[in-house]
This record gives sequence, structure tokens and C-alpha cells, in this order.
Amino acid sequence: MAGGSKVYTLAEVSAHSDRKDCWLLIDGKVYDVTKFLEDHPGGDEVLLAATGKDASNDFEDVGHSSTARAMMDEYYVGDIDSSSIPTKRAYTPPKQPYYNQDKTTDFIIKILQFLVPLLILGLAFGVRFYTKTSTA
Ligand code: HEM
Repeated sequence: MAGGSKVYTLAEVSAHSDRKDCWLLIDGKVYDVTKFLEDHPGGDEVLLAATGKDASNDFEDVGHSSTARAMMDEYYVGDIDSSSIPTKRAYTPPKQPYYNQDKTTDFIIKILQFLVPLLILGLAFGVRFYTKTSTA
């Protein structure tokens, strides 16, 4: 099958996912690699495993040569209807326990951590001073 300018949905591409009929979706283009399965240097299993989805990452991860990329034209049958590919879900931050945005209490705690030892020190000096003067 050659020279297709047909637009397929992901569901249509997914319908061709076996050894006798194997289509791949790579970079928005649809390839019928059925005849190439046995000749693929990476084996047929990887190609079959890459069916029914956007195989662009799988294809790129292997680091295919320019020769491999040139071969693709031969198997090109059409393009993908991009609206049929599920888009990545928007990032939703994980639910966190209540976060104290108001730093006032933190600030008060820090001041107290600093003041309380000072207070104790002052008290100790006060007591010492008092006991000294009273006994003198
Ligand atoms: C129309 C699509 C594809 C064509 C024409 C193609 C062609 C080739 C060619 C010519 C090679 C030999 C090495 C090179 O020249 O880069 C190769 C290797 C390989 N390909 Fe593909 N390939 C296709 C799709 C895929 C996909 C979707 C996968 C999925 C993972 C894949 C996995 C591999 C692996 C694992 C190797 C072996 C790499 C190695 O052993 O060095 N290929 N392919």
C-alpha cells in the first residue's frame, strides 16, 4: 500500500495490531509495516508491541539511523487524526496537608525560642543578684 493521504483515528490504527496486519503510528504518520515485520532488524516483537499507540517515543528511543528513517516512506499509508489521540492530562498537584501560608505563628515560635533562654538567663542573674545583696 503506498502513497496514502488518508486520515485515520487511533482506534482505526489500533485495529491493525497483529502479525498479519500491523500498523504503526510514528510522529503523526501511520505506517503499514506488515510486510516489514520479518525484515525489521530489531525483530517483529518490538513492532507488534508498539501497535495501538503513539510509537514515536519507542521509535526515537532506539536511535534509528537515517537509513531506517528513509525506509519509512515505503510503509506510509496516511496521517493520524490528532484529536483521536488522548492528550496528556493536565498536572494536578498532589493533595497536601494544610500548609500554613501565614508565617506569623512560625515567627512567634522562633522569637520565643530565642527569648525564653534569655529570660531564664536573666532570671538566674536576677536571683543571684538578689541573693547576693540580701546576704551582704
Ligand atoms: C516504520 C518503522 C520502522 C522502521 C522502518 C525501522 C527500521 C529499522 C532499521 C533499519 C533498523 C536497523 C538499525 C538502524 O538502521 O537504525 C532498526 C533497528 C531497530 N528497531 Fe526499528 N524500525 C521501525 C520501527 C521501530 C519501532 C516502532 C520500534 C520499537 C521499539 C523499533 C525498534 C528497533 C530496535 C529495538 C532495533 C534494533 C536496534 C539494535 O539492535 O541496534 N523499530 N529498525
